[in-house]
Amino acid sequence: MNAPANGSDRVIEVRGLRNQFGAQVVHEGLDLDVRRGEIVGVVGGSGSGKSVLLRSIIGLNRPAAGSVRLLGTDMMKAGDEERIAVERRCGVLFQNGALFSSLSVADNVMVPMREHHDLPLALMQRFAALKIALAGLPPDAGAKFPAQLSGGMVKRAALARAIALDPDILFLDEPTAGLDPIGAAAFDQLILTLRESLGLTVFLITHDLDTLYTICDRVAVLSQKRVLVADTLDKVERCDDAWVQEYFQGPRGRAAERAVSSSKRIAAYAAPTRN
Ligand SMILES: Nc1ncnc2c1ncn2[C@@H]1O[C@H](COP(=O)(O)OP(=O)(O)OP(=O)(O)O)[C@@H](O)[C@H]1O
Repeated sequence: MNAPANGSDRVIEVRGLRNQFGAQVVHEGLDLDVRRGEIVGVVGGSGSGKSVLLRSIIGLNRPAAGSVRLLGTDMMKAGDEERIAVERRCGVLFQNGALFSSLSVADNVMVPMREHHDLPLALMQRFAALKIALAGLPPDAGAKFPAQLSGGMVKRAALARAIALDPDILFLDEPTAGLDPIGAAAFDQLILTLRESLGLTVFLITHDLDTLYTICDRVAVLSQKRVLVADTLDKVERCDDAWVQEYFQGPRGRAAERAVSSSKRIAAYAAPTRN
């Protein structure tokens, strides 16, 4: 059961979603709300339908039934113009980055600008440089090609492209997969910083327990073809479901929780006291 959300602050509303491929039903009666400004982590076993859910929300997969409202627009009923206007307000970072290998990082970042706006090249180059800096890459990264980048830099370049049009909602599919723990922690912090500085709402699919404990306001668990629970971590952890218990109470879940609560204690201890 989802925690209730105030109607006006919902930026993603999924109702009664059904997805089916041949005889395989992936989602059945799936509901999910995401509120403006929050970071929602979507978890679930492999093949539970996390990526299909993301693709259904952003319009890359047409569901068999149900509705998706994005930023107040019913995406199944909207005309092309309205749908494209909403899509322009969404940035997506796909699992492997999905950069165009024949384009430099700066040109990759300019792809959405060329697609949706008619801007002079020099202005697009300035915007691209700004997004590349916001994604935490050095200025010389703009001239490089994807094959010349490390895994962490590819993620950051893809993030720079995802925020190219100043989106309201950022969709991330396993952003820290394949990164070393230090790179993953830095990427988590980058997402938090971008949420604060750009006022983003973040929908993120992850298997990374550290990411869940460090940056997510709420966690949605996909199981049995629907969202089993979508709530704060302390409530999700108490959900009486075998998969949830194994995931959060297993050795990796407990280690992630311990690591985050001890770093929060250290931060609180180190924080200057206010008079
Ligand atoms: N286009 C498609 N055609 C047929 N089956 C598909 C298609 N897309 C996804 N599926 C199937 O839907 C199910 C859910 O896939 P999905 O990629 O959403 O899982 P996931 O939860 O993201 O998994 P993982 O954590 O392993 O990435 C899988 O069984 C997958 O094979």
